[in-house]
Amino acid sequence: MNRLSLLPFEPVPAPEDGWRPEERMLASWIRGHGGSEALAAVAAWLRRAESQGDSCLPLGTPQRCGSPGWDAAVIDTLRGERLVSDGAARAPLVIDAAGRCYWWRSWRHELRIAKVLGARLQVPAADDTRAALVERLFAGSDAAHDQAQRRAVAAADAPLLVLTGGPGTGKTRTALRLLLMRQLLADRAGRGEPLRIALAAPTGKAAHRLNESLQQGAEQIVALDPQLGETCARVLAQPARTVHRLLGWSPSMRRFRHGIEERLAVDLVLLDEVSMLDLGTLRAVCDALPENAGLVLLGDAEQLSSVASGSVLDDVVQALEGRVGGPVVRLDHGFRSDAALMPALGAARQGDADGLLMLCREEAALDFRPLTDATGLSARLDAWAGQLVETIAPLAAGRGEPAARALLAAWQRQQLLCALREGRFGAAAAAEHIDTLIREALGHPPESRLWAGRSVIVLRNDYSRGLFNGDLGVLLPGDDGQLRAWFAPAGSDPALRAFAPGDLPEHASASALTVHKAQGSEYDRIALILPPNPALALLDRQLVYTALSRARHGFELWADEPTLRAALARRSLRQGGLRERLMRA
Ligand SMILES: Nc1ncnc2c1ncn2[C@@H]1O[C@H](COP(=O)(O)OP(=O)(O)OP(=O)(O)O)[C@@H](O)[C@H]1O
Repeated sequence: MNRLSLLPFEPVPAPEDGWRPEERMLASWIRGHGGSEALAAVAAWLRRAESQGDSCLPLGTPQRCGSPGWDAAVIDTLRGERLVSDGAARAPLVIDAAGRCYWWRSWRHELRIAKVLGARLQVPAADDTRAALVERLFAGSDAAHDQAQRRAVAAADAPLLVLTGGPGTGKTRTALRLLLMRQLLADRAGRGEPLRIALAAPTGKAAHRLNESLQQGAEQIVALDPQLGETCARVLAQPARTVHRLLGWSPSMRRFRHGIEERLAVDLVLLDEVSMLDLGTLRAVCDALPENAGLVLLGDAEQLSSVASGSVLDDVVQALEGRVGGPVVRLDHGFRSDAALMPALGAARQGDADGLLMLCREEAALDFRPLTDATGLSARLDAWAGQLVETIAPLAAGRGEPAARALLAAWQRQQLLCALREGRFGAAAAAEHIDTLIREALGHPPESRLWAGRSVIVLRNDYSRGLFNGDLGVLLPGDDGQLRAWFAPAGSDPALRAFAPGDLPEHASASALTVHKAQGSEYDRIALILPPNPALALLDRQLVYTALSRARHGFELWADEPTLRAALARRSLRQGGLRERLMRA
């Protein structure tokens, strides 16, 4: 951006909290390049909308970011400006026929994704051999509830498949069978060589979990049908990676090595946890995907969308679910024996506050704990920390790997989640509160950050050490008495990984996490804090659903009833045109 041409910018009306520096800078740039004051205001609002996850700004009506909505005549005048196009020619801003304003890049992301996915909508015809293979792959399956899974596997060689479902509905189990089916179909067609399959997920932690689940699933299926051993080894030859790794992200050049010019050498890409993927990254996958390669998307479309812009899985599912012979398969039966939270997940998904509150009264696994102010929060945090001390204290005196393993497991038993990171009800303050109490109880000096028993979360990928954003670890001395940070095993080595605390990439306390940060992890029991403010737009049903979906056995809601009702009534839809473009595909 050319800083020399920045001009002062004071559009009216401004948001209540005033323009942020980056919004002001974009607006000034527009002014400096000959754009009108009105266009500068649109650019500033578009930046604000993007920071809330939208990929565009609909101009005709007021938006949740606070933008006012402009008259049709004003929008027409904006269309005529030199910095604006209708998308046919390159320009900094695009206003499409529906009056949505985009930055050129986001516009191209949507177009490209819609084109690549839209070209993959044919579904293969059923035949008897397929049916026999499906039967073989589903030996030992719970036949009363696996119809949707079978349907997905029968269509394994479709150019596009989208598997969506809540926790424990069998997405990974089905994905393994889908890979096997695809390989068996290729063998039947006389391919001879193994398929080149790339497995990836948005975060290192999610990739690690995918590997573990697929390996476990392979062991189970081979135990029943040993002849599948070789096929399993072939389809799982390459372990799952982060999407960035798969595409060859270069941090120094800030671009991917693979793209339209240098596509991936693969026959199939399977992406897990796609709800966490942002628009730009899915576009990068679409660019790098060879024309004849298949694409399988797995995830829970009801979960919170990526922290960056776009809600790609939700858009794809909403646009293509229900299309006859379409690529979306929804799995809705919870298979885990501890599926006690499934009805609550259903209530959260549908925004049914009465239903959820009733379940909280009736189900032992669910609890509603009224939370109306900071004093109430403090008391709750004291009690929560007290429970943690009981579990952690006996383990924090240990040393070496077995003790660290037990400590890691102990921290998985209960996890506090917060809607916000900052503020009195945010994760940072709650973690500080809890850590202070545990530290005191364990007899560590105040202010110490390096104490045995502490749980930490990694905030930045460190490829050289194999530590990734979201990885959870604990601090405990090794056999030599030196404090170490211990993390779950990676790859085929079953040992925990130990690092000197000073070698860790950026990290923070994990005693309380935001719901976003907890995505991809599961805990026995979860408590979710909703700040008592029904007007807070960030509190929505996807947030409550996502927090609930991270709990295996128990869930506590710390909230006041009006806030919970308001949150469940809100289904935040991110603004974008991908859904509509896919519906037309
Ligand atoms: N058809 C089936 N028959 C028997 N058990 C099944 C079936 N489908 C899934 N399961 C079992 O349910 C459990 C959850 O399956 P899986 O891990 O594949 O679900 P998931 O949707 O990937 O879960 P998450 O999103 O939590 O990772 C596993 O123990 C799996 O073996």
